[in-house]
Amino acid sequence: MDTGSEPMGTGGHHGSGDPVGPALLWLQDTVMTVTLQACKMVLQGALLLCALGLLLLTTIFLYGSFYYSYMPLATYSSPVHYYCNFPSLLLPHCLRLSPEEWQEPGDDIQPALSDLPGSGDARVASQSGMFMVKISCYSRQGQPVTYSARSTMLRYRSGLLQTADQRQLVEVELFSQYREDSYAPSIGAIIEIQSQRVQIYSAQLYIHAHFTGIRYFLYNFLTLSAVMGLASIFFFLSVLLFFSYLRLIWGLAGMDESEDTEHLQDDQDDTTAESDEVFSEGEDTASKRSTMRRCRSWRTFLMMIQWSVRRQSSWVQLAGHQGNFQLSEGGEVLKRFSEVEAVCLQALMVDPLRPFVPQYHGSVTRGGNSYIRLEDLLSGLKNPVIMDCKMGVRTYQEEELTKSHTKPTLRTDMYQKMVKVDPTAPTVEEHEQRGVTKWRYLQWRDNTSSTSTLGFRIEGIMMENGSVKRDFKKMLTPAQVTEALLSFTKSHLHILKAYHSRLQALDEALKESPFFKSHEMIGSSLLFVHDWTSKASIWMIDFGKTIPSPSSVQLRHNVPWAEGNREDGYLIGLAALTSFVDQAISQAACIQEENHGEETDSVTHTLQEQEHTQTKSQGEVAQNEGCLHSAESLAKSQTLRATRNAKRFDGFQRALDLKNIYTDPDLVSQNIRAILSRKTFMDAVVKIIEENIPEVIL
Ligand SMILES: O=P(O)(O)O[C@H]1[C@H](O)[C@@H](OP(=O)(O)O)[C@H](OP(=O)(O)O)[C@@H](OP(=O)(O)O)[C@H]1O
Ligand SMILES: Nc1ncnc2c1ncn2[C@@H]1O[C@H](COP(=O)(O)OP(=O)(O)O)[C@@H](O)[C@H]1O
Repeated sequence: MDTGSEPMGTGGHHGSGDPVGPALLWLQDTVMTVTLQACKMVLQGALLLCALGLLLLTTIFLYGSFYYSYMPLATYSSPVHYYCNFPSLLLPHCLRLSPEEWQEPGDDIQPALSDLPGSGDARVASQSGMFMVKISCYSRQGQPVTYSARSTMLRYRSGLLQTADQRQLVEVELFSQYREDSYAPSIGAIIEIQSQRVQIYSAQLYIHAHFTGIRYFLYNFLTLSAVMGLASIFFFLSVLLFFSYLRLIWGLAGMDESEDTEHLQDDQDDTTAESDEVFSEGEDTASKRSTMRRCRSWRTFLMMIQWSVRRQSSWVQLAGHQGNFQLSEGGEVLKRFSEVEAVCLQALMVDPLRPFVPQYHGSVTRGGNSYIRLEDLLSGLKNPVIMDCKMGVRTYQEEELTKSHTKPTLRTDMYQKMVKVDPTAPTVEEHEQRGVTKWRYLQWRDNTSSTSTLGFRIEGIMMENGSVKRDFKKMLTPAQVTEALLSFTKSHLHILKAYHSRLQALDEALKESPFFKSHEMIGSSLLFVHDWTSKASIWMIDFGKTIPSPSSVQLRHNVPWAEGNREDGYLIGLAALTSFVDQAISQAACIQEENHGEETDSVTHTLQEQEHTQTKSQGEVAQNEGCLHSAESLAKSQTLRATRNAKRFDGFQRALDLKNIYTDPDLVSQNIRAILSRKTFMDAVVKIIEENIPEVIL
């Protein structure tokens, strides 16, 4: 689509024709943008690091908990309490172990008994010979579960080693492999030393686990399994977090299976060709559908990521009914369907106004609601700056007025909105009813804003940092509008100029437009859009209350409205807006010129300046003079008002207090910014004081 927009920054030559000013402004912008970006990135980086750190800690905690709950002790030892079965000297030793300690289900264990037979001399050792050690495991009910008996013997020690320690440690493996029956687990065991000669000082029972499966892996490859375990938990949590994030930012709830199907149906036209190519003749419709759905899911997923990135960077609904919009794929927005608007958009697609209207792609149904598909005017812009201006001298249709007379419906919500802005606005009767008709509210809105007088009003502005300002409800005066335009464009001449020529082009297109001639444009807006790297453009949006005018009425759009004439005053608003942009251009040029002048003052000599002035072309000189005049007269009138402010003149001391004059609440409320550091303002102050308050000696 031909955007018809004006490229910004026309070679860096602006009002003054000197490239230094714009270059400095550009540099200032770039530095500011880069700083903002850097801050944003640092903040995002810090947040990301925090999230990653938290994720890592959670991962470690989860893995640790899993490891310590899933992995039993590899070796367990328990003291053996024994007693002598006199006179046979059989020494059965009893020990009690809880089933859990005894073993983990499913793993083999290997109980072994270590004895410390305290054979004080070699004679005992040589006489004891081979002896048996028997273990009998019993269940909770005292029933024998299993038993095992193993033979062992003490090593021989020479009688010559009289002074040496005669103790021996004997290790006996009682079970080479023991598998627990989970229905009758062993809870204890009796161990018998079947010998009359062995003397025992103490005994210890060791249970060694033989791990299998995951436990084997976890135990034998500790580092590898830890790395793998941590990585998989981390991945799983990240995916979970990612989907939660996606769901959070554009409510995936709406994108359920039914929507997918609807989407499939909506796009049937586009997909038929695709389907024909992808599927063979023989495949039945059901399988085609399911395969298409699968493909669509993946496409939807990729789209979701794309929208997420796009949405974060730009899209915003500045005005209008909240919840009316949804983002869609391929640089589109979906706006809640309105028959009136759809018909207008359809007609506008073949009208000379087409380059000023977002592309209309028909309608679509999502989650049971119908939407019109519109080109996303913010698509592709980086940190866009946007302004919504509602056009026309009235925002209500004549039918609304008729309705308020014939069958008035009171609106509490509108009464509340009214009271919020101005508690004195409703009449006594309206206060009593706690309601106003829609016409009354809309008319009040038009009268309290610049709509009735200037033919347009600013609804909202979003700056490049995402901050949104919507409190223009009481903006009435031309000075306020110009101030808003300057702040919206940050006094950038190239942007203001681009807007100016776009407005002029729109004016031309409106003159040619059959649609415009035959339609009453109520509540329609101009959306101003620019960013610092791309283009500045203006778009016509919102045709929800744009209706064909009766054939008997020939609309002119530039005359005031009177009941029955159907005039909307669209061109009044457009002309006013164009002239305010023009004024803003002049002021921005002056500011730029002054800034440039101040810089020059501080760096170069007056002679150099004169020389520089002489080399300027006639036209530039004339423009600068005009600029100085307008700035001077502006400064003069503003400071005159400021200095006449009695509270600043001290008659006794014969002095004028100009301290904090820039932030003086009286002046600020009148939209006067007396910047005394500016040469023109200071000159004006001196002149005004000389002329008007001669008693003040500076
Ligand atoms: O801007 P505020 O003061 O909030 O008032 C709004 C706007 O005038 C809306 O017009 P637009 O859509 O042109 O922005 C209008 O919608 P209509 O289009 O229905 O007239 C709303 O009426 P309700 O929707 O009835 O509340 C009204 O409450
Ligand atoms: N095509 C579009 N592209 C981008 N943003 C849009 C588009 N249409 C509308 N908007 C945004 O939505 C806001 C409200 O649009 P509008 O059509 O006036 O809605 P409503 O009919 O609810 O008043 C606009 O101020 C603008 O921020």
